[in-house]
Order: sequence, then C-alpha cells, then structure tokens
Amino acid sequence: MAKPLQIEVYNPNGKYRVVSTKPMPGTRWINLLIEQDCRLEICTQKKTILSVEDIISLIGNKCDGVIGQLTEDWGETLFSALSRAGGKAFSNMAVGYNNVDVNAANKYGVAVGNTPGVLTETTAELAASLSLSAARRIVEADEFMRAGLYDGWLPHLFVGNLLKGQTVGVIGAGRIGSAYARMMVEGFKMNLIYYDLYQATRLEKFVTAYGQFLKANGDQPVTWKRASSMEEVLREADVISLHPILDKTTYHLVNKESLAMMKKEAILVNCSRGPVVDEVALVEHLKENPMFRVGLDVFEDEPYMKPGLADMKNAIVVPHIASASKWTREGMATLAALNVLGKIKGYPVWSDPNRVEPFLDENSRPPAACPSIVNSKSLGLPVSKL
Ligand SMILES: NC(=O)c1ccc[n+]([C@@H]2O[C@H](COP(=O)([O-])OP(=O)(O)OC[C@H]3O[C@@H](n4cnc5c(N)ncnc54)[C@H](O)[C@@H]3O)[C@@H](O)[C@H]2O)c1
Ligand SMILES: O=C(O)[C@H](O)CO
Repeated sequence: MAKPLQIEVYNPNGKYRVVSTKPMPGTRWINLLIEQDCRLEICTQKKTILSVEDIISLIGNKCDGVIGQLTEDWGETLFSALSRAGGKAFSNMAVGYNNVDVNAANKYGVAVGNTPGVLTETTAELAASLSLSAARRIVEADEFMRAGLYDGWLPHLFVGNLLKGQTVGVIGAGRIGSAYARMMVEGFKMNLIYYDLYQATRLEKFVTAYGQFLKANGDQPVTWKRASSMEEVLREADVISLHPILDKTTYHLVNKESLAMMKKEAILVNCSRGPVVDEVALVEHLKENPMFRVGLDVFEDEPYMKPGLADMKNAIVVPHIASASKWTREGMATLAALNVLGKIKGYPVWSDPNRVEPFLDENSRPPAACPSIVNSKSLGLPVSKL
C-alpha cells in the first residue's frame, strides 16, 4: 500500500472537512476556514506536482471541499472521487482553469472556483518586466557583467530597442491584457493595437484620454486600434504580449506561420499559458532570427522547456512567477478558500467576479458569498444581491 501523504491539520473537530493540496501563503485563509467550523487538512508532502492518485488519497471517504493548484489534473476521476466523498466544492488557486474539466464538475454537481482580479496588475507587471528586459537585453547584459567580460563602454554594446513611439500589441485584452496595455501606453508612450473577441471599451477610452492629455501638453499623442484579426497585430506590433485564456481556440495560436508574420526585430511575451505558443516552432524562429526576442513565464510542457530554448540568448525564461507577489498570492489563497467555504455554507455567488476587493480587505469580514464560481450558471447557483 502507498505511504500516506504528509498533512498538517487545523481545527481537528471542525464539522466540515476541507483539504488544501498545498500550503499557501498567508494565514488569513486558514483562519477564515477554521472560524467557520472547518477542519482544514493541508498537504505538506515535499512533491511539487501531486498525481491524481495522491489527490484521491487526500480526498478520502469524507471531504466537503478541496483547494487545488493549476498543476493538477482535475477531471472525471477527481470529481467523481470528490462527489463520492460528499464534496460539493473545488477551487483552483489561479484565475486560469484549463487544468479543470468543467463538464465533469457539472456532471457531479461540484462548483469550480477561481481567483480573478487579485492578480491582474501583478501579472501585467511581470509581462511589462519581460517586455523591458527583452527590449533592453537586461539578462544578457547581466550575464556578461558577471562573466567578467566588460572591459569598457562601446557604441555597439548591448544595443536594444526603444519602446517610446513603437506599437504594443495585445492578444487577449481581458483583465490582464488591458492592464498590461495601460502600463505600456502610459509608461512608455507606445501606441496600442489589440485583438480580442470582445471590444475593450474601457481600455480604448483610457488610451483616447491619455492621447488627448499628451496632445494638450504639446507631446505626440498615443493611438489605439482594435484589429480585426490576430494577424494584423502580429504584422504591425513591435512588442506583442499574449493574454488570452487557454482553450481549443488559442492552442498554438502562435505557430510557425504566425511567427513568420512578425517583424524580424519584434518582441514576443507570453504570460498566459505555455500551449498558446508552439514552442518547437518558437525555438526554430529564435535560431533563425537573432534580433527577434522573447520573454516567457509559461511553457508548453511545464515544468520542462523544449530542446534548445535554454541555449537561446534571445530568450528570457522565468518559472511561471507572474502572480508571485506576497499580497497577490495571499489574496489568491483567500479567494480560493472563500469559494470553497461559501459553497459549503450555501452562500450565493458574488455578482461580479471582476470586483473582488471586499473579500481581500483584511480589516473586515468578507461578504457571505463565493467570490468566483465559473460554473455557477450550469449548476443554477443563486447570485448574491450585495
Ligand atoms: N503566468 C501567470 O502566472 C498567469 C497569471 C494569471 C493569469 N494567467 C493566464 O492569463 C489568462 C487571462 O487572465 P485574465 O484574468 O486576463 O482573464 P480574462 O478572462 O479577463 O481575459 C482573457 C481574454 O482572452 C480573450 N480571448 C479568449 N479567446 C480568445 C481568442 N481566441 N483570441 C483572442 N482573445 C481571446 C477573452 O475574450 C478575454 O478578454 C488566464 O486564463 C490564465 O491562463 C497566467
Ligand atoms: O492562472 C493563474 O492564476 C496563474 O497561472 C497563476 O497565478
């Protein structure tokens, strides 16, 4: 028989059994659960990615809800196990939920939570950092210094791209894509071209107003354009950042053909999900186009990189850290815990998952609602009037 996984138990006599597959930052989420009569079991096993079998053993015979991670495969097997154990709630500690089979959750009547909003600016800031680092070749220059290769200023040393006046392209102008666009437009006076299935009205208004402000002050105004196809963005933009969800329509959105449409000196940033980019085609493109640069937070076969990527000087790679600020990660833990708690308690679903601030205020009790349940309509869950 497999050895049981290590767990830490809080409030052993609590009425509802909630499992968290990982320790998460902060203590507020723990306190919120135990104050509301939950027995909380946190898996502390030193194993980064838990298997489906590991999670089945954590669920056991009686489990009211699980807080899980984006690295876990939440499909038919886990939802049926959770349902057999009496569970009615699961929440990812992430906004993206491509690791979750929502149809399977619907079949077993399990609510699926996610954590939107709290990570919008944090993730956009990382995308902006990667854009800048790629444009100004910061990682290459840092390696050069540390290798003791710097022997004096030279006119050609690490010459990169100036962002001001160039065009930033955003594919997927939702919460994070729009926040990133605002940063690049306002911070670096870039013009914007974006592609999304929906019009980003607030973003357009922001760029228009900022352009008018610049003009009134005698500066060159910034402009925006909603592209009618992704290809238009690829052809026109100097820096392109990917922020769509991962689904069938965005899998390998950037591939050999689309890379060939981009400018030879363009910068591509991906802080969405790895499979949005065909990484094998990207490695080839980086090899053939040394002036093309890329900043990646996510990878097609995470945690692995496709062969050759790590050798490319024109690639900056970081380990899926876009939401990694203390405040954000603590907030994500809180939202995930409140999704599970709210469903267990029979609370309604918060009416606007884009406005989750009331749940994050440490000085007041959170609203009696689930902050964000992605299958609330399918399950016919009531919506909060608050
Ligand atoms: N790297 C990280 O750590 C990190 C952190 C947070 C989020 N993410 C990823 O970012 C994604 C976006 O998060 P968000 O909060 O901005 O979500 P969101 O739902 O607000 O935005 C996603 C946008 O993508 C658009 N979209 C969907 N299909 C598209 C298509 N085929 N072409 C173009 N646009 C399309 C949607 O219309 C929407 O506007 C998440 O789903 C997650 O996968 C990654
Ligand atoms: O989807 C998400 O939330 C990220 O990938 C982790 O923050």
